[in-house]
Amino acid sequence: MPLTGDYEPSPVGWARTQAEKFEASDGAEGNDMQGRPIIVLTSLGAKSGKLRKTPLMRVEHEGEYLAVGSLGGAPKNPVWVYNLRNNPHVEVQDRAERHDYTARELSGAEREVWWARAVEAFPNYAEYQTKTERVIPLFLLTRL
Ligand SMILES: C[C@H](OP(=O)(O)OC[C@@H](O)[C@@H](O)[C@@H](O)Cn1c2nc(=O)[nH]c(=O)c-2cc2ccc(O)cc21)C(=O)N[C@@H](CCC(=O)N[C@@H](CCC(=O)O)C(=O)O)C(=O)O
Repeated sequence: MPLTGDYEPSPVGWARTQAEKFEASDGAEGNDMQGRPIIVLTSLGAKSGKLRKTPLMRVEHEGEYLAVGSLGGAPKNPVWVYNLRNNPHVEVQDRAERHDYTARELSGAEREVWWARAVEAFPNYAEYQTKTERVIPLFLLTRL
């Protein structure tokens, strides 16, 4: 059952443009960051109830995806992290495929396995973690 609500574009222009281009072209355009593939995550605003669309690096393994709250190593989590903590029902678009997933925040050994997959998919993540005291939140997205 897809998420319903009014779409609220991101105030960050480049991310908004990439999400909208990716969605409008069924993933044919705007589908990479530094040559690495992206996905677009749709989440429900924890306060606004609006639909938020967030491009993220594509970290996928056997049909599951990882949402990495890196925000370039900024001191604070990206806001979408709080959306997922509030409502784990999300949508993921990967190229032309769009499905419903449930998000589960990872910890411990499971988190370490997925962190290694994330760094393999996008090596910048390792550098981002060295730039911040916060532990970058990881959410495993499993198909509903
Ligand atoms: C700018 C802010 O966005 P954010 O949710 O903090 O997310 C910041 C970034 O993570 C986001 O721009 C990502 O798309 C950036 N980004 C990546 N960000 C990452 O964290 N990880 C990635 O792997 C990543 C890859 C990536 C690839 C391409 C690209 O174009 C961008 C990429 C935003 O949208 N703020 C809104 C509010 C958003 C929101 O969800 N509000 C909630 C409130 C939630 C609450 O406060 O509880 C609501 O609507 O209720 C606003 O200020 O009005």
